[in-house]
Order: sequence, then C-alpha cells, then structure tokens
Amino acid sequence: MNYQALFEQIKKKKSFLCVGLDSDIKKIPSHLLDSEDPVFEFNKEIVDATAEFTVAYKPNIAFYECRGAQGWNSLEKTVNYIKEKYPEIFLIADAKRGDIGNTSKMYASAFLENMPFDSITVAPYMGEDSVTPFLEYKNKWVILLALTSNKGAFDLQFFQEGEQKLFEKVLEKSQDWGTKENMMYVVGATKAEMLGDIRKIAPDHFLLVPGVGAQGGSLQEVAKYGMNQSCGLLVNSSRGVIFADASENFAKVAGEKAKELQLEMEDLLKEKSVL
Ligand SMILES: O=C(O)c1cc(=O)[nH]c(=O)n1[C@@H]1O[C@H](COP(=O)(O)O)[C@@H](O)[C@H]1O
Repeated sequence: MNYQALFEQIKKKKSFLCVGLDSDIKKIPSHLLDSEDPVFEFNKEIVDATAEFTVAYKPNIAFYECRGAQGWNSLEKTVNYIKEKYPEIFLIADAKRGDIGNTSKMYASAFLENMPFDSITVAPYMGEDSVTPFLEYKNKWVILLALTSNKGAFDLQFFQEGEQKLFEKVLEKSQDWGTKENMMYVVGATKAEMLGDIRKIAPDHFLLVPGVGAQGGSLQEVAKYGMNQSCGLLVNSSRGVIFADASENFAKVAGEKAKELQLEMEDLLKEKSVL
C-alpha cells in the first residue's frame, strides 16, 4: 500500500486507528477455547467487529510465536483473512526485527513476501545494512523504532551527544535509507510531548503511535503535537480494544471501543482541517 492509499483510507473512514491483535490465548474468552483454532476465531470476530472503524491491524508476533507452529498457523490464517476480506486495511507485522543484511533479508521475505503484511517494525541499532533489506519491496514499509513507549526508553534513547539525542539521530540518519513513502517511525503515546520536536526532524513521515489505552497515553495530546496535513499518524490500541470484555459479547464491546476511538479521531481530524 502506498502513502496516498493510506491517506485516502484515513479520510474515508475518518479514523487513524490501528487495532493491535496481541491475542494472548490466556486472555481470550473461555467459550472459544473448544474451537479448533481459538486465537483465529477470536481474531476473526474482533476484526469483523472493528474493521469499519480501523485503518490498520498490528498483530504482535510474540503472541503467536510463543505457541510454536500452532501460533504461526493462527497468524497466517488471521492475516490472510484480513487481506482477503478487508484488502484496504494496512497490515503491520510487529516483529521488531533487524540483523546483519543476510539475515534481515530472510526476515523481510518471511513477513513481506510469504505473508501479506504491508509493513514490519524494525529495530534501528544495527544500522543501514540491517534495515535496507526490508525496503526492497515495492509499496511495503519499514516502521523503525525511534522513541518507544516504555520506561526503559530513558536508558538509551535519550543519550545525548552535543545537541542531539540518540532517538533524534535515528530519525535523522534513517532518512538516508528510506523516504516518507516507505518508512514510518514508532513514537510512544506516553511521550506525546516529544512529538513537536520529532515533527521538526520528520515533518511528513507517518508515525505509528502505540501506548493509548492500557499504557495511559493521551490521544488528544498525540494529535495536538503529532498530526500533520496528511494526518501522519496511526494510533494503536491493543488490550484497550480487544480485551475490553471477556464474555461472549467480547466482539461487540471491542467494536464499541473502536467506534469510540474513531469518533474522537474524527473530531481531531476536523479540528486540524485534515478532513
Ligand atoms: O512497536 C510497537 O508497536 C510498540 C512500541 C512501543 O514503543 N510500545 C509499544 O507498546 N509497542 C507495542 O504496541 C502494543 C501496545 O499494546 P497495548 O498497551 O495493549 O495497547 C504492544 O504490541 C507493544 O508491543
């Protein structure tokens, strides 16, 4: 999917919501556990209930690979289902990969070729040759970790040399490797006040912003500091949507949560004159 198609979808759905499919088998409603593939059944119902309000889905690969071959099977079925039924929706493999070039090439093939993901999250610290193999696929994206939402972000990402912090260096240097058409950055919603500075370095790039909902980040603050004229944001919520209810009504409640976020996003898009 290209930049323009993503922006068109945002305008059409009046939403920049990404629903995180962090489908922990220990948390899914018990009535699904008797089915052949409980995680796939759970995801299917969540997707059908939320697709109308959502422009992206982000399965976090950890929740699948921890279950071995069965988990990979649930993941493949889930992404194939989404691509077939909702081809306009942007698919993010939250895998946080990155290795020597030879190995990154294999990771890229796994997610961008053998599975129909549009994008993959990548860690930047092994540098250019660890990232560029993911950029070799037309209309596919790297989503590079810049400033993460967790407490540990302060351990390394704020390391400063001269005027520049390490995450700022990541934002600047990586613009030699990819463009706003094939690279996004992860910026945690818990650090929304930093988005103004980030926009000075990367004014036009899309940002994937996790941390709204369970981690307490504010959607209003994210939009205030981070939204640009093409919206430029994909805001993720995982647990806050998919595990909002543990009963047989789980999908309906997830749909209601997604709609609440979409309505808030619609107001913010209007306020910023994007719509
Ligand atoms: O790359 C990510 O998506 C990510 C980066 C980051 O800085 N913080 C962060 O929470 N995430 C992911 O975003 C999701 C957040 O989930 P919730 O806190 O349940 O909404 C998880 O899949 C995290 O792994």
